Amino acid sequence: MTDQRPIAVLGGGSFGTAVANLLAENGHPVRQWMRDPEQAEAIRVNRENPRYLKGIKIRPEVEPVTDLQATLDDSELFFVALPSSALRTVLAPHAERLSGKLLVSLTKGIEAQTFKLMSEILQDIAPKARIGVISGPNLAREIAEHALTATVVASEDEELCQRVQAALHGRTFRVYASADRFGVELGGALKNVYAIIAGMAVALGMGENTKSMLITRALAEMTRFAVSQGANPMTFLGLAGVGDLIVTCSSPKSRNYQVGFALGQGLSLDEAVSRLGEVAEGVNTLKVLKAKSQEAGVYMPLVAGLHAILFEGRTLEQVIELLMRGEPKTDVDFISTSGFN
Ligand SMILES: NC(=O)c1ccc[n+]([C@@H]2O[C@H](COP(=O)([O-])OP(=O)(O)OC[C@H]3O[C@@H](n4cnc5c(N)ncnc54)[C@H](O)[C@@H]3O)[C@@H](O)[C@H]2O)c1
Ligand SMILES: O=P(O)(O)OC[C@H](O)CO
Repeated sequence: MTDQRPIAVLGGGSFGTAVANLLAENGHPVRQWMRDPEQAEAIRVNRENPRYLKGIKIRPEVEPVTDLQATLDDSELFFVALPSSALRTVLAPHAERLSGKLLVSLTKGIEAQTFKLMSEILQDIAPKARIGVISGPNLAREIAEHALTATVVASEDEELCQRVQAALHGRTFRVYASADRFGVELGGALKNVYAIIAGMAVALGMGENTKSMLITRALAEMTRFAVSQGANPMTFLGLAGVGDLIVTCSSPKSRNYQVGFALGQGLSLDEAVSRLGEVAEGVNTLKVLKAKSQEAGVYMPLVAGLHAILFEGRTLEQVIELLMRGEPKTDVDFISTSGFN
C-alpha cells in the first residue's frame, strides 16, 4: 500500500519551492512549511512564490502551510531547506516530534559555533530520526524550469536513499545514491566559498585560463581539507564535489557567485549581501573554514586569500600577488612524487 501522507518541505525559499514542485510533479501531496503567512497566502492564491521563484507556476498538489507542529506531526518524510543560520533554532523546540522521521537536509552550510554540518545538527536534535542529505549541481531556478539535472542523496541508511530516489527521481531530475553522507554534504558547503572567488574573477575581467585554474585549485583545496576531516576524497570527483563546484563557480545564477561579482565591481561585503537579498551561505562558511583550516594546519591559500580581502583589510592586488608568487607546489596532492628523479 502506498503512503498517502504528505511529504513535507521545510522552507519557503527558492530551493524549497523547486523541490516541492518536483515532488508534486511525481504525484505526491506536498506540504511546504514557511514562516511567513503572507507569503503562504500569496502562494495559495496566485500559485507562485513571487519573491524567491518569480514566474514559476506552483502545482496544485503543493499546499503552503505555516503551522510547523502540525506539519511535523502529519508527515514522515521531510526535506529541510532552511538557511543554515536558522535550521537549529527552527527545529530544536520540536525535537520530540522528529523521532523516527526521515529528515533529509538540502541546506549547504556549516554551523558557526560548532563547525557542524546540517545533518549533524539534525542528528543532535533528533538522535532517533533517520538522516540523509541531498547535494549536487542544483540551481533552484534551473530545476524549476526543468533543465535536465542530477543530484545525490547520501545516507548510511540505504532504505532512506531508496525512498528519496522514489519520491524525487523523474523525467528531468536524476537522483544518484551515495553512502558517504559526510563527503557529499561537505562538498556542498565548501564550494560556496570558491564561487565567491570565481564571481570576483569574472567581474575583474579575468580570462578562461584563470577560471580553470581557480576551479581546479579550489577542488585541490577542498579535497585536502576534506581528507583532514576524515572524508573520502573520491566523493569529490562526483556530482556533489566537482559537479557542484563547476556549476556554482560558472553560473551568474548562483547567489554566492553574485556576491563575488558584486565585490569584484567594488561593492562592500554588506552592500553585496544586501543587494542579493537571498541566502549566500559561502560568506559564513568562509569565516568558519578559515578558522578550522588554521586549527587543523591545512594549507588553503584561496580561503586564506578571500578571508584576508573580506575581513583583514588586504587589497585584491596584494592577495593576487601573494597567491601567484607563492612557492610552486605539486599538481595533485594524492599522487606520489616519488616518480621524480
Ligand atoms: N537556491 C538554490 O539554488 C539552492 C540549491 C541547492 C541548495 N540550496 C541550499 O538551500 C538552503 C536554502 O536556500 P534557498 O535557496 O531556498 O534560500 P532563499 O534565500 O531562496 O530563501 C530562504 C528562505 O528561508 C526563510 N528563512 C530565513 N530565516 C528563517 C527562519 N529563521 N525561520 C524560517 N524560515 C526562514 C526565508 O523566509 C526564505 O523563505 C541554503 O542552504 C542553500 O545553500 C539552495
Ligand atoms: O545559489 P547558490 O550559490 O547558493 O548555489 C546554489 C546551489 O548550491 C548550486 O548547486
